[in-house]
Amino acid sequence: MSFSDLRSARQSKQYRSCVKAVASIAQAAPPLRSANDKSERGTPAGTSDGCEVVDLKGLHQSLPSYLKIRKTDRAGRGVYAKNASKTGSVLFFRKPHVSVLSTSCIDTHCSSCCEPAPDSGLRRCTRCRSVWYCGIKCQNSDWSLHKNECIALQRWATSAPSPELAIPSDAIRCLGRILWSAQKEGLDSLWTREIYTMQSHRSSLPPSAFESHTHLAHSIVRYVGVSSPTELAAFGLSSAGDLVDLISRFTTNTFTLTSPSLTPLGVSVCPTIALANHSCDPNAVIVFPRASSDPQAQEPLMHLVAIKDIAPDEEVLTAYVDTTLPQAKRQRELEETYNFSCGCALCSKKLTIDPRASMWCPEKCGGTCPVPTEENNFSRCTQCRAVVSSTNAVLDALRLGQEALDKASFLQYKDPRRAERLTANMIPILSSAGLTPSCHPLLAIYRLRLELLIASLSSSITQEVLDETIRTAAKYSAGLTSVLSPGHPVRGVALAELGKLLAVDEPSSPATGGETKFPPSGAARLRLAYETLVRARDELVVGFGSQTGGGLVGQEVRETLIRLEKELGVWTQGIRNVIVDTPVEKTSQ
Ligand SMILES: C[S@@+](CC[C@H](N)C(=O)[O-])C[C@H]1O[C@@H](n2cnc3c(N)ncnc32)[C@H](O)[C@@H]1O
Repeated sequence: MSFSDLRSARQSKQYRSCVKAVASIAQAAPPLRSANDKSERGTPAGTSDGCEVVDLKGLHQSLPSYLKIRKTDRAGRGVYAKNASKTGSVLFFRKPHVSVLSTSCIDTHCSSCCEPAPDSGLRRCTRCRSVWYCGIKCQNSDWSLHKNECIALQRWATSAPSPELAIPSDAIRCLGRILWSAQKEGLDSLWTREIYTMQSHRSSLPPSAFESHTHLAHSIVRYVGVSSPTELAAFGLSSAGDLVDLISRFTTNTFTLTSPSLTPLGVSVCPTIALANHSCDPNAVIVFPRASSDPQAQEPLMHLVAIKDIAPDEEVLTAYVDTTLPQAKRQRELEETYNFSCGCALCSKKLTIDPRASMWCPEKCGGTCPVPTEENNFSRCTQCRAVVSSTNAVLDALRLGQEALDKASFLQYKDPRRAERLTANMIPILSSAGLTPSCHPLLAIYRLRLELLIASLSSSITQEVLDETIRTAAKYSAGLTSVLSPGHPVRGVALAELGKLLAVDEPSSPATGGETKFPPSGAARLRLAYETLVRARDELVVGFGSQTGGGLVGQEVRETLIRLEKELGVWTQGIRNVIVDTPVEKTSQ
């Protein structure tokens, strides 16, 4: 397999948005209103098992009959299963109300279907010269919305202080599209009412968020060309406060739009799927598999997929934050962005050890210990009870690791070489401090290093760098296995990445390094690629849904497996031929 085959499955792109990406299966959701606030929500229609069944008043009509909405005091409305659902089943899919590309993807992807540029290239809107389409069909279907946006983009570019600021952020463009769509659909339409059922946190915004929301409100007013508060009425907003309310609904209910391999591409708003509440150990995920066989399918389609068996009456829960992070970091993000303190099974369980914050036993018995913290620096192996004596050194390594991660993430696209050096230097420091591959920040550094190495492989591919990339992918995948449940799409994509790297043609035949060498070479490498891709395929059909065959990545993995089967066959056949063709020499005894 050539390296370009690998690249096609993952477009590395910078993504910066006001909405936080959540290990790519992201939701940005919660309310600025208390969970008990009944305004702008369905009315409780009955009570069952401490949950109120919510009368949706005709809203969320697209919700399938096997799902229902209930409300609890703790978390407000949530999505519940009426029937049992099997692991890997697609619970629900729909086209989001609005999807918008991030500024860094705007000239590489179609602004209508959000697909990457076709081989023939993208065509640019000749008026605003800011958005691109994969063809005339997408351009025409987007025109009813883009016609307002086009004028707004031209106006924005004219007054931009520098060319880099000529296109407004994805948040501003997305909110613009919401306002124009509400006008187009009708201010009392189902579409608009669903937008306004999304939870708002306006009444409890902390001062920092209030400031950023107000700033965003000013930008939106400028973008849509409103010159007085009364003009907001055309969008169904009676005051500037209503606009802040809408911004709050947006920031707490917006999903990250991702590629089929989970690369963040922009933002999506889907009020029905936004009704799902959060768990750090979710039983469902939100993905964009892009594997519909229906040519009429209107991508991007958002899918809610069960990654565990779900029993009747069980709540369908997704993760709003990166669940590879340790509890304290998850809690901070949930409180800051979503306004609640998580009491999910993973957060309330008294774990003897969390693999996200673990180190190997100092006596190397094979057991693990919790990493020391500033609050509690006593740690011992959960298996042999050996005490960690190097706590200060571990604490220093953790601090340095976090600093290096922050700096390298910042430099990833500005100065990738420096970022690459930073990660290369940091990994041995964290490993020799004893951190396990699943421990934060080591796992995140493996991820970042892998992205940097894959990007560098596209310019020149040497055996040394390819092997180093494979080793990093293997460590990353091993770390994920300890923290994410089987079938989690992030695990599936990481395994697919590792398998595809192993299947890349080796640039040279390296000197053999003994039986234990990793990665192996030749046929052993191809066999390992095959086994890894079989595991990837099995995980992908869960994480992206069995109905979609594991999404586009699952389909690509299956195609690679077929090619590998042939290559391995040729290899085995070749060896057989060599054995048959080689005359056996008689050796004298
Ligand atoms: C996207 S909304 C989910 C739907 C929301 N419950 C509603 O009624 O519209 C996210 C908000 O739901 C609440 N929420 C979600 N998961 C929660 C949880 N595990 N515990 C407490 N509140 C939660 C929080 O208020 C959060 O800001």
